[in-house]
This record gives sequence, C-alpha cells and structure tokens, in this order.
Amino acid sequence: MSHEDLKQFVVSDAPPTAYYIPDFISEDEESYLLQQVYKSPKTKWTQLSGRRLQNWGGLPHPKGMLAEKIPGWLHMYCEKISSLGAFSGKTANHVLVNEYNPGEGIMPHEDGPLYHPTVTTISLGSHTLLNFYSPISSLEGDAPQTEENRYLFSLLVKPRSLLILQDEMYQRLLHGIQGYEQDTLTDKVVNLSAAGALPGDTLTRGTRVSLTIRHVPKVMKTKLMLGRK
Ligand SMILES: O=C(O)CCC(=O)C(=O)O
Ligand SMILES: [Fe+2]
Repeated sequence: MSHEDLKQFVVSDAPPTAYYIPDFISEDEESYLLQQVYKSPKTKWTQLSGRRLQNWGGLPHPKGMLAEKIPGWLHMYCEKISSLGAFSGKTANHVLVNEYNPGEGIMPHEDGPLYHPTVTTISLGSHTLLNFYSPISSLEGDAPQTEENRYLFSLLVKPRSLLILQDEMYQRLLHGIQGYEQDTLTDKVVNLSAAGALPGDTLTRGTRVSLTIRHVPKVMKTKLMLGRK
C-alpha cells in the first residue's frame, strides 16, 4: 500500500484527518504481535490506573529523546506504517503498547508537542471505541464544560485495524476511552460502515492491546548532549 492508496480510507464524517484501515494486519500477525508483547520482560510493564503500558524507543523529552533500539518485531511495523507516508518521510521511532482489560480506559487527553503531529494505532485482541472531545475553551460560557458536553463523536477500532490521526484530529481534539465492558453503537460512531458494524450493535470488549506508533523528531544521539542547548 502506498501514500496514494491511503486516501480511500479517510473517514469522511470526521474532521481532518482520520484514516481507518480495517484488516491492516492478518490474524497470524496479530497473534505474533500479542505473543511478542506478552514475551517481553515483566519489568517493561508500567501499571497505570486503568491500563498497563510498555514504552519502546526511549522517553520523549523536550530536550530530545535518548533513543533506545526498537526490537525487530516492532521495528517491522514502524517501517510498514512509515512507508505509507504517515510521518512525512520520517520513520517512526517510538511505540507505546497499551493493554486494557474490559472495563478499563484512558482519560481524554492530547498527545502533545513532543511527537510529529501524527499518531498511528494498531489494535490487537479486541475492539474499542475511541471518543473525541473538543478542547476546554478559554472563553467563559454559562454551560459548565463537562466531559459529556465536550464529547463530539467516536471511532470504532476493530482488532487488526490501523488508525491514523493527524491535522485537527491530532492537534485540536482530545481523545479517550471510557472504561466500559460493552459498547452499544450509535450514529455518533462515524466510521461504522468502514468498521463493518451497524447502529444498535452491542459489542462486548475483551482485552485490547494497542500499539501506538509515532515519530519523535527530537532525538539525542548520546547522553553527552545532556544539559547542552
Ligand atoms: O489505546 C489507544 O488506542 C489510545 C492510546 C493513547 O491515546 C495514547 O497512548 O496516547
Ligand atoms: Fe493518546
């Protein structure tokens, strides 16, 4: 698949720009990736409230990320996704592995300025609903800005799919996952047909592992650069 081929996967009912690619990987690749994730040393996992995560490639930092070698089983997918042109010719150098059990999720957040403004996500093991929210406005309004009234729409991400978010979807909106065990799909899910689902469907969540693959532009080659401009 090339950059040109991406266009057919744009989610036209979402703000610019979201690409949803069903069956980006095969079932065999999915099993292989899950096997590698669970084969990683126990010490690679960090337990957070509502999920656990593995960080690969280094810790992004405003002064630059001290790059760590990404293992081959992940590097393969960094290259595969980068070859779609997702990172303007650069190769992804950072991967977060998130594991969510049914009932777990992630608070609405922005991915922030340490990454090239594109996030790509491969889902393994289960679907989830990724919710999008408008930012907390700086204007004083009379309506309180609750999570509920900032909610805009959702994307259904099925196992083996690839999601690519950039532009306004990355730069302006927040994203999060509710800690539910089941999802009932409504017409607020803007990629239903591309994801092969119907409004009214109820999907039960299993354990989902996501690979969040990004490019960190600012990298330090050696620790000797620490403290310098
Ligand atoms: O699991 C996901 O798809 C979202 C993960 C996420 O938002 C993040 O790691 O920043
Ligand atoms: Fe995120």
